[in-house]
Amino acid sequence: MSVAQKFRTSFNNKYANNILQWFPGHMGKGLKQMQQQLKNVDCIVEVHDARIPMSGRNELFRSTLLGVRPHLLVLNKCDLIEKDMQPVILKALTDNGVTSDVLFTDCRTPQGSGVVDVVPAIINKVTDIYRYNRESEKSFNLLVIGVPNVGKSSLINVLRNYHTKKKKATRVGAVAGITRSLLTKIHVCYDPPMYLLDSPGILEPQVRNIEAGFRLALCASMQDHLVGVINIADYLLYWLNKHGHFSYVEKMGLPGPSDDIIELLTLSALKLQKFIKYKDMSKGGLVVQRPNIEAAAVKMLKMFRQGELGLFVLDTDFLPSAHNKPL
Ligand SMILES: Nc1nc2c(ncn2[C@@H]2O[C@H](COP(=O)(O)OP(=O)(O)OP(=O)(O)O)[C@@H](O)[C@H]2O)c(=O)[nH]1
Repeated sequence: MSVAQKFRTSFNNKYANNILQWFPGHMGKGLKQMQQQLKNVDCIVEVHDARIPMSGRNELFRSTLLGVRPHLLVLNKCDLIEKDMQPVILKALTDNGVTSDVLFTDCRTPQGSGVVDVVPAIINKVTDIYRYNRESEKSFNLLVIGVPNVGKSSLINVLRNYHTKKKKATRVGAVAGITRSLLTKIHVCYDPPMYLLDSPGILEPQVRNIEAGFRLALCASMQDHLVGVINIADYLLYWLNKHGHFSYVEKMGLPGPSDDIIELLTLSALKLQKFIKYKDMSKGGLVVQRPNIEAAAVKMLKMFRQGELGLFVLDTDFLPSAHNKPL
């Protein structure tokens, strides 16, 4: 396929400024609860989405929670990125002075990749440290933090299942914001005794840049209706075109690449035979139909989120230039 076509080189969207201020009340309350729990915590396990190793990581955590206790960064959903990107991400995080304590996990399956390494990595971090007021305690408490929908509850459930053979302890959902408050301790390992505290996903009150905000939305860390499925699909289209990934053309049943989201979704809706009926008052209330572009946008986002459009790290700007391939 020819890629000589001209595509946008920057992303502008009229809703861009609305996207960045989602901070429901339960998030502020959750952060306070976490700070109060810190004295009982031996290690902080920060879960984030491997597709966005930098975007959306909550700076508030750094100033309020991290630094006080040992910290492990778990980049979950690694099944949605190419395996050979893991060392590249790790090097970029290390070189940028973010952290070198990183594990990649896939929590979709009961014994998904990387899950078995989590407890040994934590033991390694907590056994030789001074535990402040917890020196006499035999058990370890771990606080799991992260932005919404990155798989915190899923990680707790697979760890618990793997190390204690007990079933699900905490709710999992495809929509951001399932966990609402700090839950009671969940036993995830017998030897040594280890407990995890689940926490609500917490976004920064103001995401620092538009692209980071849209990447969070694309990875479903914000609820779709707050940003709008067409706006999120528009960002996805911009990103795919910019990086020369055109699998969407065939998957969406299009004649060729496009940089116009409305045109793309209209063609796709026609192909899918998805229509919305409505009364047209300019035609005396006649019932007419139009292509259901929202349904086409939902389909496009679903394909991306399931890895059907390809396995991508969205934070290309953070990776070394060899992995950042704009046209
Ligand atoms: N592909 C993939 N999906 C995952 C993985 N882990 C979790 N998920 C899915 O991601 C969605 C969110 O998972 P949760 O465990 O509820 O995420 P959370 O961070 O606890 O979410 P909040 O409670 O909203 O903060 C669910 O649809 C999970 O099935 C993974 O490793 N790979």
